[in-house]
Amino acid sequence: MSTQQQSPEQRTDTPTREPKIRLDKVGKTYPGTKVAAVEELSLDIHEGEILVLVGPSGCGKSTTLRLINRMIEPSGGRILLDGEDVTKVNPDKLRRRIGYVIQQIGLFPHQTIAQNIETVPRMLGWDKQKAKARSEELLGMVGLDPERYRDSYPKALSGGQAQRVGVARALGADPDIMLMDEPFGAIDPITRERLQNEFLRLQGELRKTIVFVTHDIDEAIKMGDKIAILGERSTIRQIDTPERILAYPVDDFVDDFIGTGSTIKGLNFLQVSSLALTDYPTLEPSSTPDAGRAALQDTGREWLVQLDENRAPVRWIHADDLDGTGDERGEPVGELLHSEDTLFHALELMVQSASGETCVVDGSGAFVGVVRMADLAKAIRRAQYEARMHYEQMERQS
Ligand SMILES: Nc1ncnc2c1ncn2[C@@H]1O[C@H](COP(=O)(O)OP(=O)(O)OP(=O)(O)O)[C@@H](O)[C@H]1O
Repeated sequence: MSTQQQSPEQRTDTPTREPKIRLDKVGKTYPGTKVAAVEELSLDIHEGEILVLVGPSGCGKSTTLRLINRMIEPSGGRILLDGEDVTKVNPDKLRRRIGYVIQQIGLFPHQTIAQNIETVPRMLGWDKQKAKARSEELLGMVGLDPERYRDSYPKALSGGQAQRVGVARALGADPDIMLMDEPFGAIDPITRERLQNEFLRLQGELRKTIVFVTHDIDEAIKMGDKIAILGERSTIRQIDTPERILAYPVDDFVDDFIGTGSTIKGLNFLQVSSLALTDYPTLEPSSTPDAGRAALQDTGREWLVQLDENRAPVRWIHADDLDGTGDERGEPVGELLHSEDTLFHALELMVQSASGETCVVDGSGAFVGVVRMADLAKAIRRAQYEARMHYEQMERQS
């Protein structure tokens, strides 16, 4: 199934409010080349959302991003910000409204960290005091102690710290739009994950409208409210929430791009609270093995959960071990699940558990049920069914 003939609104279920950014048949053919780098791309990005552009190398992601702030002039089409056509406005003025972060962030080497961050505010005519106060605030926001770093020079920073300064600099004049081109691409995996998490936390407060380029599908899944999977010449192969793309890749291109394990990655978007937990046999502290056997018979299961006096689960007991005592009887239940945990976390615990299942507890730590592999399979099938229905409905409407 192809979504390419549909308008951006039809491609997603975003309500029809005015987009923050609209690309309307925007194209770019570089001088001296015959093939377009970006061909008639139409795309809406709504206020406060992170849209991730992801696709194979050379498909036109960076070109698309730079068309938005007109670092690259489009060969055709229109770009609208808040409904206003900015295709003809002064590009310098436009760029001051839009923060821009790139991989090798290009801090000015002969300026201090504070001066780097104050660049755009000063260009906008902020007075010294106000710009300084802003750079202090931003250093704190991105997790760098102003006392220690404000007067340092970029060469004194680690890659991760420099990238934080890059984000702070892009936020300098508090732009409502941020363009980020592989911002965490050149960083080691551990620092990268930390920066991603910090950035998502910051975005939780700031709610900027962000277009984020990566070639890494896992980064796209983590960072995106929506993901646009691009093919050659920036043609949209699928644009949707990460969970729906994982549940229902629309064609082989998308399926290949998201790669193996997509079903399991989809478990990150489902919570334990979405499952209907079934009855599970338990053994109270005072129960006899006979009571345990009866409970097992009632439910047709092999394992039961031993509870303590507070009804907290403590051990898995197998039917064959009911007569044992202490450590001879069963195995510790291990880490417990809460309703807000993801099914991905449930799966991780399940594969480590003696019974292959995981106990769920309420806020007070009391047993409420067990998640089984069949529950995960059912949840996945339901997500896939709902995503398929969504696309079938869009197809009917178009
Ligand atoms: N200045 C330029 N002049 C001519 N062609 C260019 C120029 N910049 C990019 N291209 C071409 O445009 C196409 C898209 O390039 P772009 O850098 O936008 O892709 P990308 O998806 O961001 O790639 P990557 O993931 O490798 O960074 C490529 O074929 C590239 O060779």
